[in-house]
Amino acid sequence: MAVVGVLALQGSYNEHMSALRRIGVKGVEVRKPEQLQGLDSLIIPGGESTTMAKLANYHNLFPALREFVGAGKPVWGTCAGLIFLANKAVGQKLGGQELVGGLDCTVHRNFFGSQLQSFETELSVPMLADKEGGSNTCRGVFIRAPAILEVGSDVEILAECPVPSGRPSITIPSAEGVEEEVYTKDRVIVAVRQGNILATAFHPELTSDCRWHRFFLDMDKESHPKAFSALSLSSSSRDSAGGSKTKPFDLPIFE
Ligand SMILES: NC(=O)CC[C@H](N)C(=O)O
Repeated sequence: MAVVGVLALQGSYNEHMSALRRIGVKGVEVRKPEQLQGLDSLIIPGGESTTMAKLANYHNLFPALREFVGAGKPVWGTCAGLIFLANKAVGQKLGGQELVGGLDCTVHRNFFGSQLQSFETELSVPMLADKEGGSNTCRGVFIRAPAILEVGSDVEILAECPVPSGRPSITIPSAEGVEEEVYTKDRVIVAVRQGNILATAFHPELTSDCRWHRFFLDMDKESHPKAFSALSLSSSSRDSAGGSKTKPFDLPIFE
């Protein structure tokens, strides 16, 4: 059976572990470089990316994480995990932070503002309905969320979100040292895929809709079809995993 790792340094790794359990998959918590060996895919959860980067540095995880991404194994970053995977981040704390990279995009760390500007919204994601069934929308839980300002040509945009009207404008210093608004469009990218990398600015693991997790596992099946032949995602566990039926989403999900 394919083995899915969840980076468990900080943040919402428990919630990803329980989302995996809900669809019949046992996740493996990863805290050390050697624990990446033998994994087929990896989830990097949300949390606080500067703290997570410090912990990853402390455990000397960056080289092994880069190797994992470079090996073409499926990796999914949610929120702070998206920041980790971006090739470039803006809006960072003084001194910046180390990134794993691999995803050809520029991300703004706190695009939507502070913790108080956290919000929930319905996102249109036709790809999710095409691949995993159910409604064309999913619930987007944005907690002090980042967003993607620019993507390279190999990056497929899976979801965009209208920019909330009350969002504080975000500025970064230009080369001349003048603060400049970095984003003026009315929509912003919040979910993308580039080959083996999936990234979402929001938190599917905090909803009962498991379609993002199933989609991620299906990416693994694409790259290791045999490894999944033993994986039993029964139709009943798929149905009870939510998303495809009219059942309302409930929040939050903790186990
Ligand atoms: N919920 C989240 O993961 C928030 C991420 C946060 N904006 C950061 O910089 O790390």
